[in-house]
Amino acid sequence: MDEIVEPPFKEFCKHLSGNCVDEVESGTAFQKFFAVDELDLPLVGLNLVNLGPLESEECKRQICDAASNWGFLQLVNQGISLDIVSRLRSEQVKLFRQPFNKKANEKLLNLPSGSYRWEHKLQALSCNFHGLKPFTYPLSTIDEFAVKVFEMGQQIAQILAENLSGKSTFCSENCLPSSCFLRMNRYPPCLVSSNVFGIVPHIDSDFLTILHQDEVGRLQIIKDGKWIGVKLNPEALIINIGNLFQAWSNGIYNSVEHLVLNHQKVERFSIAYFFCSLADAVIQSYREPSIYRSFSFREYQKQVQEDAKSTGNKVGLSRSYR
Ligand SMILES: O=C(O)CCC(=O)C(=O)O
Ligand SMILES: [Fe+2]
Repeated sequence: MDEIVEPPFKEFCKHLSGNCVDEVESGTAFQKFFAVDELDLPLVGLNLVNLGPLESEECKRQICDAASNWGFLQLVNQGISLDIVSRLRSEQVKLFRQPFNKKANEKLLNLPSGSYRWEHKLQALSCNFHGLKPFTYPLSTIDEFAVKVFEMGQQIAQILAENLSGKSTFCSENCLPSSCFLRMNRYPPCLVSSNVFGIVPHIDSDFLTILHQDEVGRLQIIKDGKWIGVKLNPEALIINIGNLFQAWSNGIYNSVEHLVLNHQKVERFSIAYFFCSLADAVIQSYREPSIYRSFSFREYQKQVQEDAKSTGNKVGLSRSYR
């Protein structure tokens, strides 16, 4: 890869070729992460909710079943045109492909040293959940996309919440455009191996994540205790349940571990929208007795960061929240 474009990644690759890759290629430590099977996520057409009552009920049932049994689903006909997604994607590609030094010198990269994470927050947040200072870069399609994706997140959250508790105002009162954020990812090719994590196994800490991945794919999730590859559907948006919804639903909806493997030859792009509650919203199971103790999203984020520092992983809800 062009040295000018990727200096921090190049450093990281050096380390990989000396250490982890040997282990990866020896097929032992990491073997379990490399899925052999590819499956389609449950596919739902969201337009069905606007048809007759039977279609609408069936559509909602499919969404709720997928949230319980998979923690993941894919939505088509969701009211976000492929045109908006592809316009945002081309802006993303253009922005990320600028030479590294230009991005760094123009202070587009607002990063702790050694980090290659470059995050775009839509709104100035009162709380910086990821310990990185948010910065904004004006992409003309972002607001258009964000308005639509937020509405869709709210609609899905409503369907999932009402399935459990009847009318619920929790998400409409506590998940606002200003508490959500968008992250655009670029996974550069990793020349040394195709068995390298682009993003390590993790569980999202939000209510819902709405993801669009490009045609490179390589997203994997845990299904029935096994890693499986997610079959590509470029027309679909992928939805997954985060820890907050798992806690709110008292474990009925599942937040599921997932990862991305880098490609050895081609770069990969994705756009992820994190549908979150306000930092001080108290996440409490919709019913008693609850499996998890109640907590604020702020408190939870702090715990996630501490766990990540001390264990190298996001420990999720399992340890101190029961
Ligand atoms: O890039 C992807 O496809 C997945 C990203 C992801 O899982 C995340 O940002 O939490
Ligand atoms: Fe994720």
